[in-house]
Amino acid sequence: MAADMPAPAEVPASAPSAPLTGARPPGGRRRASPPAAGAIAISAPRPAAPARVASASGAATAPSRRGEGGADRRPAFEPATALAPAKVNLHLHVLGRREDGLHLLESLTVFPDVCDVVTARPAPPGVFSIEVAGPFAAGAPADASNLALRAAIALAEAVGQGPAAEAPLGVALTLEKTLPAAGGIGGGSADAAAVLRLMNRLWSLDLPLERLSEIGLSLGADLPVCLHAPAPAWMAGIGERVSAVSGVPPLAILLANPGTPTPTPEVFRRLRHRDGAPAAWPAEGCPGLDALVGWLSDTSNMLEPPAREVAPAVSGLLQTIAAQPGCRLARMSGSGATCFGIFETMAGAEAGAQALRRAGLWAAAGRSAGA
Ligand SMILES: C[C@](O)(CO)[C@H](O)COP(=O)(O)OP(=O)(O)OC[C@H]1O[C@@H](n2ccc(N)nc2=O)[C@H](O)[C@@H]1O
Ligand SMILES: Nc1ncnc2c1ncn2[C@@H]1O[C@H](COP(=O)(O)OP(=O)(O)OP(=O)(O)O)[C@@H](O)[C@H]1O
Repeated sequence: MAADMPAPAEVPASAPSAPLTGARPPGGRRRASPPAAGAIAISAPRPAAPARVASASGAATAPSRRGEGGADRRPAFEPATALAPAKVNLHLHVLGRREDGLHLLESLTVFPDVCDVVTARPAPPGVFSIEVAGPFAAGAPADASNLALRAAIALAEAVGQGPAAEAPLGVALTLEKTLPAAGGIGGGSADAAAVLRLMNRLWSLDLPLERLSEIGLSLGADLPVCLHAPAPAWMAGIGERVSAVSGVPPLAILLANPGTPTPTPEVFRRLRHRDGAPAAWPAEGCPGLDALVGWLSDTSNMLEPPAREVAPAVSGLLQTIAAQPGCRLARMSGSGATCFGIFETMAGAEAGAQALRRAGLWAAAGRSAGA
C-alpha cells in the first residue's frame, strides 16, 4: 500500500521574526545555535552542549552570503509554523529481533491533534539554530542534539547544503514543547518529522516522501511513521516500512502521562518476549468504533510489561483511564509511559483529561483523523 504525502499541518507563523541574539530569552526559553558558517560545521550529532555555550551565537551578526554583495537581501523564505502531533501506537507487537539488535515491530498508529509546534524563520546561510520553549521545554535538549535541529541539518546535508557546504542553507527554529519528552508519543520524532516536511517546502526542495523517510530513519525509528501524520498509518520492520491504512474511524483520544520518563532503549532492554504474532488488518478495515475496539482487543502493546518495570505508575494510570466514563479501551503508547484511552465522544475524552489533570497528571484530549 503506497501512502500519499499527507496535507502538512502548516500555517504561516503569526509572530514576527525573532532577532537572533546571544542573550538568554525570557520565560524559561532555551536557545541553541550551532556556530555560523565557516566557524564549525555541524555534520553529525554532537554530545549535548550547555545551552549557554550554543546560544552564544554568531548567528545574530553572521553576514548573510546572500546579502554580502548587497544584491539580494530578501529572506530565503517566509516564516511558517508546523504542528507536530503526538504519535499513538494503538497496538504494538514485537515480531522478532534483527542481528543488529533492533526489533521488528508492527503497529497501527494514529495522531490525535495534541501537538508540539515548530516555527521556522530565515537565518543567515550556514546558521542552524533552535530555541525550545513551552511547558515541557526542560525535557528536550536545547542544543545540537535536538532532533528537530538535527532534522533540519540532515535535510540540508542531503541536498549538499549543510552547514559545511559551499552554499549552505540556514534556519532559525523555535520549538514549543507541549508533549512530554521520553513519553512514547513520538516527541522528538514528531518534531523532526514536522521539520523535515516544513523545510522541504520552505527551502523548495520538493524531495519525495520516500526520501524524507530515509533521511528521517537515520534520526529515529519513529520518524517514517510520524512523516505520515496526521493520517493513520501501519508501521512495520524496525519502523522503516510505513503504509497507509483505510477503514480507521476518527477517534476521541485521551492522553495521560504519569510523570516518569521511560527511555526507549531501557524498555527494549527489559523486553523478554519478542515472539508476537502479526495482527492482520481486515481488508474492509474497522470503520466503526465498535469494530476497531473489537479488533484492538485481540492485540496488545508488548512493551507494556517492561515499561511497567521502569514506571510502575503505568498500571494505576491505565486503571484510572479505563474507569473514566465513556472509555472503551485503555493502553500504553510506544515505549511509555504515556497511556491513552479511546472514548465514545470527545466530550468524554475531555472530561477524562480534566479528571486526570485534577489528580495532578499531565493529560490532554484530541481527535485523530480517520482514513
Ligand atoms: C517503540 C516505538 O516508539 C514504536 O513506535 C518506536 O519504535 C521507537 O522509536 P524511536 O524512539 O524513534 O527509537 P530510536 O531512537 O530509533 O531507538 C531507540 C532505541 O530503541 C530500541 N529500538 C528502537 C526501534 C526498534 N525497532 N527496535 C529497537 O530495539 C533500540 O535500543 C534503539 O537504540
Ligand atoms: N525535540 C525533542 N523533543 C523531545 N525529546 C528530544 C527532542 N530531541 C531530542 N530529544 C531527546 O530524545 C529523548 C526521547 O524523547 P522522545 O520524546 O523523542 O521519546 P519518546 O516519546 O519515548 O519517543 P518514541 O515514542 O519515538 O519512543 C529525550 O530524552 C530527549 O533527550
